Amino acid sequence: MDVTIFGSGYVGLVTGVCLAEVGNNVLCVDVDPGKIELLNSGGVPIYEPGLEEMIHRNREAGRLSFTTDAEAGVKHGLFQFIAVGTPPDEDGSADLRYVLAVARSIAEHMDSYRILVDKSTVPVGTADKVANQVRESLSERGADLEFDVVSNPEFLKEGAAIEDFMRPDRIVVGTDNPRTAELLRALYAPFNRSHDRLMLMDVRSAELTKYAANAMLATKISFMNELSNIAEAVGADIEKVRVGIGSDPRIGYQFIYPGCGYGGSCFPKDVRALEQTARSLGYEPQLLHAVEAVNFRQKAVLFDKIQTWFDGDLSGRAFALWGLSFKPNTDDMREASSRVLMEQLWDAGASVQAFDPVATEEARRIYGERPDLTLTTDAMSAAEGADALVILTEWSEFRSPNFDAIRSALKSPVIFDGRNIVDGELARAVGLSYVSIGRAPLIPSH
Ligand SMILES: NC(=O)c1ccc[n+]([C@@H]2O[C@H](COP(=O)([O-])OP(=O)(O)OC[C@H]3O[C@@H](n4cnc5c(N)ncnc54)[C@H](O)[C@@H]3O)[C@@H](O)[C@H]2O)c1
Ligand SMILES: O=c1ccn([C@@H]2O[C@H](COP(=O)(O)OP(=O)(O)O[C@H]3O[C@H](CO)[C@@H](O)[C@H](O)[C@H]3O)[C@@H](O)[C@H]2O)c(=O)[nH]1
Repeated sequence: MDVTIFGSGYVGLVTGVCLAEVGNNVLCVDVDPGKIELLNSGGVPIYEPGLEEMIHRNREAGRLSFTTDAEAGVKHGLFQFIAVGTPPDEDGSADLRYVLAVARSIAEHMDSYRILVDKSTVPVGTADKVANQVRESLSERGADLEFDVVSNPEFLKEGAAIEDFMRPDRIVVGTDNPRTAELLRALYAPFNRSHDRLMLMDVRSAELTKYAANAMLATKISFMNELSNIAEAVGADIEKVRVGIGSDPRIGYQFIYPGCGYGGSCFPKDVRALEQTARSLGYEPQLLHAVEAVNFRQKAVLFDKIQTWFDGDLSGRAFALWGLSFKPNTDDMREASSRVLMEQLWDAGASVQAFDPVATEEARRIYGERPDLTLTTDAMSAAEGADALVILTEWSEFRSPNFDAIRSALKSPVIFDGRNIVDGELARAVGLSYVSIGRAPLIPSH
């Protein structure tokens, strides 16, 4: 089938390449000429495991191409996927300008029936706005053409995006038109083999399902972070509590890891957008507001611990940071906890020596060259001469570090573990103090 994808970011690229992988003929359109140039020359603008090889393979096979030409995109596909950003507006609501710009482009260039498939995360009611936009632009050019707007939210996780798309838990399709539903079912058939995972529903329910999923996951994390602070206050160990509650299948082990807050391009913005939707309809979303507030506070927890440890005297000190991306296996630093901590440390007059397996280039792009930021090419170089080591991202390669080497590299022997991923007892055994989330610090006895 011929498919066009508007937006070549995390969602658009992954959707495009995965649809090409199963034999579709995919054209990806983006307004960013630099991105398209890079993709056309064999480069990939984001880090996502497996993506580069798959893009290469499908380009070679002639099933995947990239363009800035919106008209060519509209002419190409029966399916017109919208996978552009929906960043937060000033009040936290989703900014729909990119989505509506794509709708306008499609209406300006279409010459026969098209299915607009919305993959961007958008507030309830957006499909109606998209349809109105298309109708308006069609009538401006005096065209009377049939089209449908489908809500098909995406649930992939960065770092595991290809796997999530190829083997989805569910494929949510929101449409009231049975013919369109069947076309979507056919498009998704290769991803829907072992049992039927395609959930057909009305458009509004599909749109809300996406926000509900993210808000639920964010709630689990904020709940655990709230409990971690209570655990510390009462002298309990949050990791034991986590295992204790996770063993109840009604609660489950997933997404109950305490830490230094959730980041990324989705949870923070989607919780805020859902809050705004509720408020705009006169409903005060107390729980969602608390989820967001707890996360905001949690992102400052490491700084508070560091300040307490050094008696408020951080000026002139250097801190080693391991992990800059908001989660492992991605170079994405949007709303990353590392950014909050770095900025707090800089404000306090400290400097940062940071290492991340893939996000250092992204950090350089965001912060540029500055004297109080050194980006290193390996983890131990970041620790060299630092006053403390702070772990911010749960990258696997940070889980079993060489504690002796850390002990020798650091000026003062202390690790702050913002993800509770290293064995504090092993750290203590070599003379390192170990401060983590939701547990009492471990301090060497000698
Ligand atoms: N990143 C994720 O893990 C993820 C997962 C599920 C859903 N989502 C949602 O999917 C949407 C896209 O997210 P993303 O992370 O891929 O964004 P992104 O910022 O990585 O990519 C968006 C792309 O759209 C392009 N674009 C903007 N206007 C355009 C236009 N008129 N025509 C063509 N291209 C245009 C931009 O240049 C950019 O390359 C958002 O609504 C997001 O909430 C994201
Ligand atoms: O128990 C946990 C699990 C995650 N996190 C943090 O939560 C954030 C988000 O993690 P994750 O959900 O794995 O990453 P995303 O790529 O942002 O994926 C989320 O957001 C996407 C965009 O909407 C959705 O498609 C996915 O289903 C949803 O998991 C990261 O900072 C993690 O460190 C925790 O603190 N504790």
